[in-house]
Amino acid sequence: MRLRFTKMQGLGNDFVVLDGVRQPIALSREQLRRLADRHFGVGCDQILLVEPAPRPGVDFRYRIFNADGMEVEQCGNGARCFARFVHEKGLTAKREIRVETRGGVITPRLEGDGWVTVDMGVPRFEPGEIPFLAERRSLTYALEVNGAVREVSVLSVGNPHAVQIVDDVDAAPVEQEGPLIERHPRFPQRVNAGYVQVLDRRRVRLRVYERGAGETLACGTGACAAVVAGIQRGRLDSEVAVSTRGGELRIRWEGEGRPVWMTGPAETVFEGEIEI
Ligand SMILES: N[C@@H](CCC[C@H](N)C(=O)O)C(=O)O
Repeated sequence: MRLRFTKMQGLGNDFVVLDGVRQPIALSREQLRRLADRHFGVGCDQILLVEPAPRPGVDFRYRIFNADGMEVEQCGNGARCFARFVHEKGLTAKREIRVETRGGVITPRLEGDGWVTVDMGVPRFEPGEIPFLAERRSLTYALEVNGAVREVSVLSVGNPHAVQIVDDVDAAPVEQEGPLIERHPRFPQRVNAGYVQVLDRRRVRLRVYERGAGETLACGTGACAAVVAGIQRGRLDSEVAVSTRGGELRIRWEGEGRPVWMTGPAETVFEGEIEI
């Protein structure tokens, strides 16, 4: 089968984006993995499949597949690319778009400068909603990793995150412990492992070892989760600039029960076709 795709990126977190509105697309896990493979396919961290609205009240559905072929609930950098994609492809003229994901409805808005602001929904903290195995909700949890105990905030911003505050992200054991946290037995559906360094109350540095993709240059939901965790732990104000290896995101959160907002860039890199 010949497949047309658009390669996009948000802060270097890269995507193969597929138009499932004009033609139905169903790919096997094997085909998804091949598409994402950087040697044998196109190469990307996630594949985004844009589909027609499944019900009234939303404009589209967008599905997210990690590079390992697993379908997941949410993707922040992907949400900004999704918004640019549906505009560039002429699928909508709306600048504020309601889109259904597995992790809930989110609302990206195209800004005048080409950046995109996204209402990412309300963060959740109950262990069962993440899902995380714990007797009760807590501000932080002691997680045993490779014989050491790590203090983590655990929350869902549509998808699951375990966030540690570290002194220096460059020295954090992202490559060594990230995979162990991702598959830790207390996370039955695995987890994204974030490492955040607080520079001051309005600036942080962040690295994320993503579930199903490994460390990426940036993770949008990881940035939301890190800021929410930092605010809850009394270390951050409500508006924070998050610096990642791929660039900067702005995150805003006014507190429990309120949505988290993310603003950042999104870009088309090239169009292509592949036999899959
Ligand atoms: N890169 C994304 C997150 C993609 C999904 C994540 N790896 C998961 O498995 O939940 C982002 O920008 O949020």
